[in-house]
Amino acid sequence: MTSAKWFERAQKVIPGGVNSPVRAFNGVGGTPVYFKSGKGVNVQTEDGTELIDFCGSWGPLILGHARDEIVDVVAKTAADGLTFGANTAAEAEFAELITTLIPEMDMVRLVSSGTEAVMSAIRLARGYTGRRKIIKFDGCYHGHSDYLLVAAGSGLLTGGTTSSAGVSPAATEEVYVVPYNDLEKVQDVLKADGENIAAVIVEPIAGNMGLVEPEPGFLEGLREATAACGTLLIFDEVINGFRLAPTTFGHTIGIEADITTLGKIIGGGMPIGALGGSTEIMSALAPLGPVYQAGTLSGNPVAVAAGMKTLELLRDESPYLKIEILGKKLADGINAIAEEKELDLHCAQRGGMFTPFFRKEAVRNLDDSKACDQKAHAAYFHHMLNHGFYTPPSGFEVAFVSAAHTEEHINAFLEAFSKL
Ligand SMILES: Cc1ncc(COP(=O)(O)O)c(C=O)c1O
Ligand SMILES: NCC(=O)CCC(=O)O
Repeated sequence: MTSAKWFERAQKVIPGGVNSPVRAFNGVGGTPVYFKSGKGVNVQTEDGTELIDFCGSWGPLILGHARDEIVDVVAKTAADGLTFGANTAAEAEFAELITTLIPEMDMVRLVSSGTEAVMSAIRLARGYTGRRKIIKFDGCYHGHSDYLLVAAGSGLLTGGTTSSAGVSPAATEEVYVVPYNDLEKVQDVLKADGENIAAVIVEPIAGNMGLVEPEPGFLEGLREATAACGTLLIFDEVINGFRLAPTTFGHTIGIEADITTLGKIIGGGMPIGALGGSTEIMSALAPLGPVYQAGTLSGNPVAVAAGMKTLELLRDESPYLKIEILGKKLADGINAIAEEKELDLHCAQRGGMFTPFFRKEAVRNLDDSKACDQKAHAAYFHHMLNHGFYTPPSGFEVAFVSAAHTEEHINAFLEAFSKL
Protein backbone atom coordinates (compact mmCIF):
# COMPACT_ATOMS: atom_id res chain seq x y z
CA MET A 1 0.00 0.00 0.00
CA THR A 2 1.30 3.47 -0.85
CA SER A 3 2.25 6.30 1.52
CA ALA A 4 -0.82 8.23 0.34
CA LYS A 5 -3.12 5.33 1.24
CA TRP A 6 -1.49 4.83 4.64
CA PHE A 7 -1.78 8.56 5.33
CA GLU A 8 -5.48 8.43 4.46
CA ARG A 9 -5.99 5.55 6.90
CA ALA A 10 -3.88 7.13 9.61
CA GLN A 11 -5.70 10.47 9.49
CA LYS A 12 -8.89 8.72 10.63
CA VAL A 13 -7.33 7.39 13.80
CA ILE A 14 -4.32 9.62 14.57
CA PRO A 15 -4.75 13.42 14.81
CA GLY A 16 -3.42 14.79 11.54
CA GLY A 17 -2.20 11.29 10.73
CA VAL A 18 1.02 11.90 12.65
CA ASN A 19 2.48 11.27 16.07
CA SER A 20 4.53 14.46 15.93
CA PRO A 21 3.45 17.55 13.95
CA VAL A 22 6.80 18.05 12.17
CA ARG A 23 6.10 14.88 10.19
CA ALA A 24 2.93 16.24 8.60
CA PHE A 25 4.55 18.08 5.68
CA ASN A 26 2.57 21.20 6.64
CA GLY A 27 5.55 23.39 5.82
CA VAL A 28 6.13 21.92 2.38
CA GLY A 29 2.75 20.57 1.28
CA GLY A 30 2.06 17.16 -0.19
CA THR A 31 1.74 13.75 1.42
CA PRO A 32 4.18 12.48 4.05
CA VAL A 33 6.37 9.57 3.09
CA TYR A 34 5.91 6.31 5.02
CA PHE A 35 9.20 4.72 5.99
CA LYS A 36 9.48 0.93 6.06
CA SER A 37 13.10 0.16 6.88
CA GLY A 38 16.48 1.80 7.05
CA LYS A 39 20.11 0.73 6.85
CA GLY A 40 23.04 3.14 6.83
CA VAL A 41 21.87 6.19 4.91
CA ASN A 42 19.19 4.37 2.93
CA VAL A 43 15.52 4.11 3.77
CA GLN A 44 12.91 2.03 1.98
CA THR A 45 9.46 3.54 1.70
CA GLU A 46 5.98 2.02 1.51
CA ASP A 47 5.93 3.28 -2.08
CA GLY A 48 8.68 0.86 -2.99
CA THR A 49 11.22 3.66 -3.40
CA GLU A 50 14.63 4.08 -1.79
CA LEU A 51 15.69 7.41 -0.34
CA ILE A 52 19.03 8.72 0.92
CA ASP A 53 18.27 10.13 4.34
CA PHE A 54 19.56 13.54 5.43
CA CYS A 55 17.03 13.92 8.27
CA GLY A 56 18.31 11.03 10.40
CA SER A 57 15.18 10.82 12.56
CA TRP A 58 15.74 14.51 13.46
CA GLY A 59 19.17 13.92 14.87
CA PRO A 60 19.72 10.66 16.76
CA LEU A 61 21.17 8.71 13.83
CA ILE A 62 24.70 10.09 13.73
CA LEU A 63 25.88 6.56 12.93
CA GLY A 64 23.17 5.97 10.32
CA HIS A 65 20.21 3.61 10.42
CA ALA A 66 20.38 0.20 12.10
CA ARG A 67 24.11 0.07 12.68
CA ASP A 68 24.90 -3.64 13.29
CA GLU A 69 26.62 -3.25 16.66
CA ILE A 70 23.70 -1.22 18.04
CA VAL A 71 21.01 -3.53 16.69
CA ASP A 72 22.87 -6.55 18.13
CA VAL A 73 23.13 -5.09 21.62
CA VAL A 74 19.49 -3.98 21.53
CA ALA A 75 18.34 -7.49 20.56
CA LYS A 76 20.49 -9.13 23.19
CA THR A 77 19.42 -6.74 25.93
CA ALA A 78 15.74 -6.99 24.97
CA ALA A 79 15.90 -10.78 25.24
CA ASP A 80 17.00 -10.39 28.86
CA GLY A 81 14.05 -8.19 29.84
CA LEU A 82 12.52 -5.04 28.39
CA THR A 83 12.06 -3.08 31.59
CA PHE A 84 12.46 -3.65 35.30
CA GLY A 85 11.57 -0.42 37.05
CA ALA A 86 14.52 -1.33 39.24
CA ASN A 87 18.21 -0.53 39.15
CA THR A 88 20.60 -2.08 36.64
CA ALA A 89 24.38 -2.24 36.45
CA ALA A 90 24.20 -0.94 32.87
CA GLU A 91 22.61 2.38 33.87
CA ALA A 92 25.38 3.00 36.40
CA GLU A 93 27.99 2.23 33.73
CA PHE A 94 26.21 4.48 31.27
CA ALA A 95 26.14 7.35 33.78
CA GLU A 96 29.85 6.75 34.44
CA LEU A 97 30.61 6.95 30.73
CA ILE A 98 28.55 10.14 30.25
CA THR A 99 30.12 11.88 33.23
CA THR A 100 33.58 10.84 32.03
CA LEU A 101 33.00 12.20 28.54
CA ILE A 102 31.33 15.34 29.90
CA PRO A 103 33.54 16.65 32.72
CA GLU A 104 31.09 19.41 33.70
CA MET A 105 28.65 16.69 34.75
CA ASP A 106 29.37 15.04 38.09
CA MET A 107 25.98 13.40 37.99
CA VAL A 108 23.36 12.61 35.38
CA ARG A 109 19.69 11.61 35.62
CA LEU A 110 18.17 9.62 32.75
CA VAL A 111 14.68 10.28 31.40
CA SER A 112 12.83 9.16 28.26
CA SER A 113 12.90 12.20 25.95
CA GLY A 114 14.49 15.58 25.38
CA THR A 115 11.26 17.25 26.49
CA GLU A 116 11.38 15.49 29.84
CA ALA A 117 15.05 16.36 30.28
CA VAL A 118 14.41 20.07 29.77
CA MET A 119 11.20 20.11 31.81
CA SER A 120 13.09 18.54 34.70
CA ALA A 121 16.06 20.88 34.25
CA ILE A 122 13.77 23.91 34.57
CA ARG A 123 12.14 22.49 37.70
CA LEU A 124 15.56 21.71 39.13
CA ALA A 125 16.78 25.24 38.43
CA ARG A 126 13.73 26.69 40.15
CA GLY A 127 13.96 24.33 43.09
CA TYR A 128 17.67 24.89 43.53
CA THR A 129 17.60 28.69 43.30
CA GLY A 130 14.20 29.26 44.89
CA ARG A 131 13.40 31.63 41.98
CA ARG A 132 10.48 31.47 39.56
CA LYS A 133 11.33 33.10 36.25
CA ILE A 134 13.38 31.97 33.27
CA ILE A 135 14.84 33.51 30.13
CA LYS A 136 14.59 31.71 26.79
CA PHE A 137 15.45 32.75 23.27
CA ASP A 138 13.11 33.47 20.42
CA GLY A 139 13.07 30.53 18.00
CA CYS A 140 14.82 28.06 20.29
CA TYR A 141 12.82 24.87 20.86
CA HIS A 142 13.18 22.91 24.04
CA GLY A 143 10.45 20.30 23.72
CA HIS A 144 6.78 20.70 24.49
CA SER A 145 6.55 21.34 28.23
CA ASP A 146 4.30 24.29 29.15
CA TYR A 147 6.88 26.89 30.17
CA LEU A 148 8.85 26.48 26.97
CA LEU A 149 6.03 26.60 24.46
CA VAL A 150 6.46 30.30 24.05
CA ALA A 151 8.32 31.87 21.13
CA ALA A 152 9.30 28.31 20.25
CA GLY A 153 10.91 27.05 17.08
CA SER A 154 10.63 23.76 15.21
CA GLY A 155 7.13 22.47 14.45
CA LEU A 156 5.46 25.50 16.02
CA LEU A 157 7.22 27.82 13.62
CA THR A 158 6.40 25.51 10.74
CA GLY A 159 2.76 25.67 11.80
CA GLY A 160 2.89 29.47 11.66
CA THR A 161 2.67 30.17 15.39
CA THR A 162 5.22 30.06 18.19
CA SER A 163 3.02 29.20 21.14
CA SER A 164 0.38 26.64 21.98
CA ALA A 165 -3.25 26.67 23.08
CA GLY A 166 -3.84 24.91 26.37
CA VAL A 167 -0.85 26.42 28.14
CA SER A 168 -1.80 28.41 31.21
CA PRO A 169 -0.82 32.09 30.89
CA ALA A 170 0.55 31.71 34.41
CA ALA A 171 3.21 29.39 32.98
CA THR A 172 4.41 31.65 30.21
CA GLU A 173 4.16 34.89 32.20
CA GLU A 174 7.21 33.69 34.06
CA VAL A 175 9.29 33.48 30.89
CA TYR A 176 11.26 36.33 29.37
CA VAL A 177 11.85 35.91 25.64
CA VAL A 178 14.94 37.51 24.13
CA PRO A 179 16.24 37.42 20.52
CA TYR A 180 18.99 34.82 20.02
CA ASN A 181 22.46 36.40 19.86
CA ASP A 182 21.25 39.53 21.69
CA LEU A 183 23.52 39.53 24.75
CA GLU A 184 22.77 43.11 25.66
CA LYS A 185 19.08 42.35 26.05
CA VAL A 186 19.84 39.43 28.36
CA GLN A 187 22.15 41.62 30.43
CA ASP A 188 19.39 44.25 30.70
CA VAL A 189 16.78 41.71 31.84
CA LEU A 190 19.18 40.17 34.35
CA LYS A 191 20.10 43.60 35.65
CA ALA A 192 16.46 44.54 36.13
CA ASP A 193 15.09 41.27 37.52
CA GLY A 194 18.03 38.86 37.99
CA GLU A 195 17.19 38.04 41.59
CA ASN A 196 13.92 36.45 40.41
CA ILE A 197 15.38 34.57 37.46
CA ALA A 198 16.19 30.91 38.06
CA ALA A 199 17.76 30.12 34.72
CA VAL A 200 18.70 31.18 31.23
CA ILE A 201 18.12 28.31 28.81
CA VAL A 202 19.69 28.26 25.37
CA GLU A 203 20.53 25.92 22.51
CA PRO A 204 24.25 26.81 22.34
CA ILE A 205 24.09 26.29 18.57
CA ALA A 206 20.45 26.90 17.66
CA GLY A 207 18.87 24.22 15.50
CA ASN A 208 15.15 24.85 15.57
CA MET A 209 14.92 28.00 13.44
CA GLY A 210 17.31 26.41 11.00
CA LEU A 211 20.99 26.32 11.97
CA VAL A 212 21.97 29.56 13.69
CA GLU A 213 25.40 29.85 15.26
CA PRO A 214 26.18 31.81 18.41
CA GLU A 215 28.15 34.95 17.59
CA PRO A 216 31.57 35.38 19.22
CA GLY A 217 31.10 36.38 22.85
CA PHE A 218 27.40 35.50 23.07
CA LEU A 219 27.71 32.29 25.08
CA GLU A 220 30.67 33.63 27.07
CA GLY A 221 28.55 36.67 27.90
CA LEU A 222 25.64 34.51 29.02
CA ARG A 223 27.98 32.57 31.31
CA GLU A 224 29.32 35.74 32.86
CA ALA A 225 26.01 37.54 33.24
CA THR A 226 24.22 34.55 34.81
CA ALA A 227 27.07 33.78 37.21
CA ALA A 228 27.05 37.39 38.37
CA CYS A 229 23.48 37.16 39.67
CA GLY A 230 23.20 33.54 40.77
CA THR A 231 21.06 32.57 37.79
CA LEU A 232 21.76 29.10 36.40
CA LEU A 233 22.82 28.64 32.80
CA ILE A 234 21.17 25.68 31.07
CA PHE A 235 22.64 24.46 27.80
CA ASP A 236 20.03 22.46 25.93
CA GLU A 237 22.28 20.12 24.00
CA VAL A 238 19.56 17.72 22.84
CA ILE A 239 20.74 18.39 19.27
CA ASN A 240 24.29 19.65 19.96
CA GLY A 241 25.45 16.98 22.42
CA PHE A 242 27.86 14.42 20.90
CA ARG A 243 27.21 16.07 17.52
CA LEU A 244 30.60 17.75 16.96
CA ALA A 245 32.77 15.77 19.37
CA PRO A 246 32.24 12.90 21.84
CA THR A 247 31.14 15.36 24.52
CA THR A 248 29.01 18.51 24.79
CA PHE A 249 29.45 21.55 22.57
CA GLY A 250 29.83 23.55 25.79
CA HIS A 251 32.84 21.45 26.78
CA THR A 252 34.50 21.84 23.39
CA ILE A 253 34.34 25.65 23.69
CA GLY A 254 35.30 25.69 27.36
CA ILE A 255 32.03 27.05 28.72
CA GLU A 256 30.52 25.14 31.60
CA ALA A 257 26.77 25.32 31.88
CA ASP A 258 25.25 24.67 35.31
CA ILE A 259 22.83 22.12 33.88
CA THR A 260 23.09 20.43 30.49
CA THR A 261 20.28 18.53 28.81
CA LEU A 262 20.80 15.72 26.33
CA GLY A 263 18.67 13.49 24.11
CA LYS A 264 18.68 12.16 20.55
CA ILE A 265 22.25 10.80 19.96
CA ILE A 266 22.68 9.48 23.51
CA GLY A 267 19.85 6.98 22.90
CA GLY A 268 21.22 5.67 19.61
CA GLY A 269 17.68 5.73 18.19
CA MET A 270 15.86 4.58 21.32
CA PRO A 271 13.77 6.98 23.47
CA ILE A 272 16.02 8.72 25.99
CA GLY A 273 16.92 12.05 27.51
CA ALA A 274 19.25 13.15 30.30
CA LEU A 275 20.08 16.10 32.50
CA GLY A 276 23.34 16.57 34.32
CA GLY A 277 25.45 18.99 36.28
CA SER A 278 27.47 19.41 39.43
CA THR A 279 26.91 17.18 42.46
CA GLU A 280 25.63 20.17 44.37
CA ILE A 281 22.92 21.08 41.88
CA MET A 282 21.97 17.51 40.97
CA SER A 283 21.62 16.65 44.66
CA ALA A 284 18.53 18.84 44.77
CA LEU A 285 16.72 16.08 42.84
CA ALA A 286 14.60 13.52 44.71
CA PRO A 287 15.31 11.32 46.56
CA LEU A 288 18.33 13.37 47.76
CA GLY A 289 16.61 16.73 47.56
CA PRO A 290 13.21 18.41 47.36
CA VAL A 291 12.79 18.58 43.54
CA TYR A 292 10.61 15.67 42.44
CA GLN A 293 11.48 13.91 39.21
CA ALA A 294 10.64 10.33 38.21
CA GLY A 295 9.77 7.87 35.42
CA THR A 296 8.53 4.29 35.03
CA LEU A 297 10.78 3.71 32.03
CA SER A 298 13.65 6.03 33.01
CA GLY A 299 16.98 4.28 32.50
CA ASN A 300 15.23 1.69 30.34
CA PRO A 301 17.71 -1.15 29.78
CA VAL A 302 17.23 -1.35 26.00
CA ALA A 303 17.61 2.42 25.53
CA VAL A 304 20.65 2.44 27.82
CA ALA A 305 22.26 -0.39 25.85
CA ALA A 306 21.69 1.40 22.54
CA GLY A 307 22.99 4.66 23.98
CA MET A 308 26.03 3.04 25.57
CA LYS A 309 27.03 1.32 22.33
CA THR A 310 26.51 4.55 20.37
CA LEU A 311 28.68 6.63 22.70
CA GLU A 312 31.37 3.93 22.76
CA LEU A 313 31.43 3.85 18.95
CA LEU A 314 31.60 7.65 18.79
CA ARG A 315 34.40 7.71 21.36
CA ASP A 316 36.39 4.92 19.73
CA GLU A 317 35.83 5.69 16.05
CA SER A 318 35.58 9.48 16.31
CA PRO A 319 33.85 10.03 12.95
CA TYR A 320 33.64 13.77 13.59
CA LEU A 321 36.36 14.98 11.23
CA LYS A 322 34.92 12.87 8.43
CA ILE A 323 31.43 14.24 9.11
CA GLU A 324 32.74 17.82 9.20
CA ILE A 325 34.55 17.35 5.87
CA LEU A 326 31.42 15.92 4.25
CA GLY A 327 29.20 18.61 5.77
CA LYS A 328 31.49 21.35 4.50
CA LYS A 329 31.68 19.82 1.06
CA LEU A 330 27.90 19.74 0.94
CA ALA A 331 27.45 23.33 2.10
CA ASP A 332 30.26 24.66 -0.12
CA GLY A 333 28.72 22.81 -3.05
CA ILE A 334 25.26 24.25 -2.40
CA ASN A 335 26.70 27.75 -2.07
CA ALA A 336 28.73 27.41 -5.27
CA ILE A 337 25.68 26.21 -7.21
CA ALA A 338 23.59 29.05 -5.74
CA GLU A 339 26.25 31.54 -6.84
CA GLU A 340 26.48 30.13 -10.33
CA LYS A 341 22.74 29.96 -10.86
CA GLU A 342 22.09 33.21 -9.02
CA LEU A 343 19.72 31.56 -6.56
CA ASP A 344 18.65 33.62 -3.56
CA LEU A 345 19.93 31.27 -0.86
CA HIS A 346 22.90 30.29 1.26
CA CYS A 347 23.68 27.16 3.22
CA ALA A 348 24.58 27.38 6.92
CA GLN A 349 26.67 24.45 8.19
CA ARG A 350 28.53 23.31 11.27
CA GLY A 351 29.90 19.76 11.36
CA GLY A 352 27.16 17.47 10.12
CA MET A 353 24.40 20.05 10.66
CA PHE A 354 23.22 22.14 7.74
CA THR A 355 20.31 24.35 6.67
CA PRO A 356 19.81 25.89 3.24
CA PHE A 357 18.32 29.31 4.05
CA PHE A 358 16.41 30.78 1.16
CA ARG A 359 17.92 34.24 1.19
CA LYS A 360 21.47 35.43 0.60
CA GLU A 361 21.95 37.37 3.83
CA ALA A 362 23.20 35.64 6.96
CA VAL A 363 20.69 34.40 9.54
CA ARG A 364 21.52 35.35 13.12
CA ASN A 365 18.14 35.13 14.83
CA LEU A 366 14.49 34.19 14.38
CA ASP A 367 13.49 37.34 12.50
CA ASP A 368 16.17 36.63 9.90
CA SER A 369 15.06 33.03 9.59
CA LYS A 370 11.43 34.07 9.19
CA ALA A 371 12.46 36.44 6.39
CA CYS A 372 13.56 33.46 4.26
CA ASP A 373 11.40 32.29 1.37
CA GLN A 374 9.48 29.25 2.62
CA LYS A 375 7.88 28.61 -0.77
CA ALA A 376 11.35 28.30 -2.26
CA HIS A 377 12.27 25.91 0.54
CA ALA A 378 9.22 23.78 -0.21
CA ALA A 379 10.17 23.64 -3.89
CA TYR A 380 13.72 22.58 -2.90
CA PHE A 381 12.38 19.92 -0.52
CA HIS A 382 10.14 18.32 -3.16
CA HIS A 383 12.79 18.60 -5.85
CA MET A 384 15.26 16.72 -3.63
CA LEU A 385 12.61 14.18 -2.60
CA ASN A 386 11.76 13.50 -6.24
CA HIS A 387 15.46 12.87 -6.83
CA GLY A 388 15.63 10.40 -3.93
CA PHE A 389 16.86 12.59 -1.03
CA TYR A 390 14.97 13.00 2.23
CA THR A 391 15.61 16.25 4.11
CA PRO A 392 13.59 17.76 6.99
CA PRO A 393 10.18 18.81 5.66
CA SER A 394 10.48 22.37 7.03
CA GLY A 395 12.69 25.38 6.42
CA PHE A 396 13.07 25.89 10.18
CA GLU A 397 15.07 22.74 10.90
CA VAL A 398 18.56 21.37 10.51
CA ALA A 399 19.44 18.49 8.22
CA PHE A 400 22.12 16.01 9.22
CA VAL A 401 25.11 14.36 7.57
CA SER A 402 25.99 11.15 9.43
CA ALA A 403 29.05 8.92 9.69
CA ALA A 404 27.30 6.55 7.28
CA HIS A 405 27.31 9.12 4.47
CA THR A 406 30.14 9.04 1.93
CA GLU A 407 31.51 11.47 -0.60
CA GLU A 408 29.41 9.73 -3.24
CA HIS A 409 26.22 10.57 -1.34
CA ILE A 410 27.28 14.21 -1.10
CA ASN A 411 28.19 14.35 -4.80
CA ALA A 412 24.85 12.78 -5.72
CA PHE A 413 23.01 15.29 -3.51
CA LEU A 414 24.82 18.19 -5.17
CA GLU A 415 24.19 16.78 -8.62
CA ALA A 416 20.45 16.68 -7.86
CA PHE A 417 20.58 20.13 -6.23
CA SER A 418 22.25 21.61 -9.31
CA LYS A 419 19.10 20.79 -11.29
CA LEU A 420 16.94 22.89 -8.97
C1 LIG B 1 17.09 21.54 21.44
C2 LIG B 1 15.98 20.59 21.70
N1 LIG B 1 15.53 20.42 22.95
C3 LIG B 1 14.54 19.56 23.25
C4 LIG B 1 13.94 18.82 22.27
C5 LIG B 1 12.84 17.89 22.65
O1 LIG B 1 13.27 16.57 22.52
P1 LIG B 1 12.22 15.40 22.29
O2 LIG B 1 11.62 15.59 20.94
O3 LIG B 1 13.05 14.15 22.41
O4 LIG B 1 11.21 15.49 23.37
C6 LIG B 1 14.38 18.97 20.94
C7 LIG B 1 13.84 18.22 19.81
O5 LIG B 1 12.85 17.89 19.58
C8 LIG B 1 15.40 19.89 20.65
O6 LIG B 1 15.82 20.08 19.40
N1 LIG C 1 14.24 19.89 15.53
C1 LIG C 1 12.96 19.59 15.95
C2 LIG C 1 12.81 18.22 16.35
O1 LIG C 1 13.74 17.48 16.38
C3 LIG C 1 11.47 17.80 16.68
C4 LIG C 1 11.16 16.42 16.37
C5 LIG C 1 9.72 16.19 16.68
O2 LIG C 1 9.13 16.97 17.43
O3 LIG C 1 9.16 15.22 16.17
